[in-house]
Amino acid sequence: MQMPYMTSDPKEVSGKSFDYIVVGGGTAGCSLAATLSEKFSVLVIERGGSPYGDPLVEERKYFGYSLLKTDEYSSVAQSFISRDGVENYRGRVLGGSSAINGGFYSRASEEFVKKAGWDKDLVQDSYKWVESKVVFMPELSQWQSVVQFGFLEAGFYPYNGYNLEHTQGTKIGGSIYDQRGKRHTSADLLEFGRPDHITVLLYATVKSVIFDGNKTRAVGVRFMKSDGSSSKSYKIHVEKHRGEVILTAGALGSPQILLLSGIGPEDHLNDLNIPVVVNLRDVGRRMSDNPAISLLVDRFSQNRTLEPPQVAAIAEGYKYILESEVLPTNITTTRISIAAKIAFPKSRGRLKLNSINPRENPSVKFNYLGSKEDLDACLEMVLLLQHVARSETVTFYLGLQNREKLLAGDEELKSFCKDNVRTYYHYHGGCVVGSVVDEDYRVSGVKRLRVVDGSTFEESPGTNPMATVLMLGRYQGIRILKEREVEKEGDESFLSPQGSPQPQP
Ligand SMILES: Cc1cc2nc3c(=O)[nH]c(=O)nc-3n(C[C@H](O)[C@H](O)[C@H](O)COP(=O)(O)OP(=O)(O)OC[C@H]3O[C@@H](n4cnc5c(N)ncnc54)[C@H](O)[C@@H]3O)c2cc1C
Repeated sequence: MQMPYMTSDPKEVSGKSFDYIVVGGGTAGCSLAATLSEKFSVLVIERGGSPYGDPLVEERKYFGYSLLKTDEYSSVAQSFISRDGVENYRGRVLGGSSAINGGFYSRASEEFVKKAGWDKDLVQDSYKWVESKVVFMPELSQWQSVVQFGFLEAGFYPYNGYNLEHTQGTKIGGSIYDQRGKRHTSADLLEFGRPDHITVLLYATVKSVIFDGNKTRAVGVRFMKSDGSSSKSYKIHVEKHRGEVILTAGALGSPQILLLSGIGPEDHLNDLNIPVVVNLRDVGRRMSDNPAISLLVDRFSQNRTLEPPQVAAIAEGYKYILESEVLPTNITTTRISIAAKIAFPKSRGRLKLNSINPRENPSVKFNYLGSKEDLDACLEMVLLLQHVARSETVTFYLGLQNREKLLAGDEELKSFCKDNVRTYYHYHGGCVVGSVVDEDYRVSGVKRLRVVDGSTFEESPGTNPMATVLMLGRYQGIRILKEREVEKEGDESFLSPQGSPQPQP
């Protein structure tokens, strides 16, 4: 297997044109680029560097370290605090958030696939393609076995064993860490396309999309060096006849780039003096994140082996997902958390630009627990979490004799939820299908521009989203290849081999 050509020198790509420019070499971006490369030339532009050789990304023994120390413009994890006051992260490296996440892999339910209107068989094939390359059966650690029994004791039945499907009960999920503890990010998928058709430009931050003179068609992108060492702007174009720009910059990055390009609500663009290309009200709207509660179940900081989640409990009706991790609190200490998220929250928020600097985080508010349904769901979720934390298996293993008082009354639970709400990092939306992009993931009102990533989800797939985002890159890539086949056949049936028109039926 061969990795594609990678460079951080803009001069190496300037003046060239590509069939596809994929903006953001993240979870969806790499599987999409690998797929398109089977037939076409692809440039991936990624604001971060390579994940290869970085122990914080690659080694399970350092799981969570990349979130401990972040900086504004260069760390592989970029932190942000939503306007709700909740701390959150986004990947800034080839592989995107699959390079900093928990690596837990679980497919979406059949209902979710049906609701999305996707072709069931192609979804299955796309999941399998991803799984054959970067998904592994984890070897359960001692703690994960304990918490698995805790879930069962708390009533999360049936036991489904190792299972990639999203089914009610307790299961062991897939992992992008292999048995030797090495993480396989989405960047590994680039090897499985045609690496000789892919160029990866690293440390390049896209500022905006370039349009043709009539502002009806995307023709390329403007970017700058990510280190901010110069304000010089570079341009790169897509192939003239059929080339496309595809944004895969994630739930914060893709709406941000559309807004910076003049596609978004007119009033917001006017506030920042950005010339309006398409007045598209929903860009940055319908942002959502799954409210989560995390209980630290060991009494004191310890120095355990770090553990990403391997086991999940999925509540009746798919309402909540529970998982557990051993997290670093600093370089030498750990805590064990058992956490749960509301799978389908009702509250929605909004993303806006803070400035016209593409290196800066946009501002986002998710309105966690803003709706009554979400707050009520949180009360039930905390009760479930307490059952697990107080199960015989968990308390015995952790040597907890003096059980703490149960939180029970509605008021007590409500304030606990409000004070302790946090994230599972599964935020999504901002370029939702049916409002910003159509069913083919094309941006409304302009040609040759698509968005394919977590920003297109109105709802996260209930379970952990990475599997479905990886699948989506492959799925949409295959659909685009098929579209191009049909276009080509159309051209050929109209033109004879010499290029003269064929008689029409
Ligand atoms: C800490 C954490 C833990 C998580 N744990 C899990 C888990 O265990 N299981 C699970 O299923 N999900 C998990 N998730 C969620 C999951 O990882 C994300 O939902 C998913 O990876 C998002 O994929 P994406 O393609 O939409 O965006 P990303 O993977 O974030 O990709 C976006 C890419 O675009 C690049 N980019 C952004 N802006 C620009 C720009 N202007 N120019 C150039 N490049 C740009 C970024 O650097 C990034 O590489 C976790 C997420 C986080 C943050």
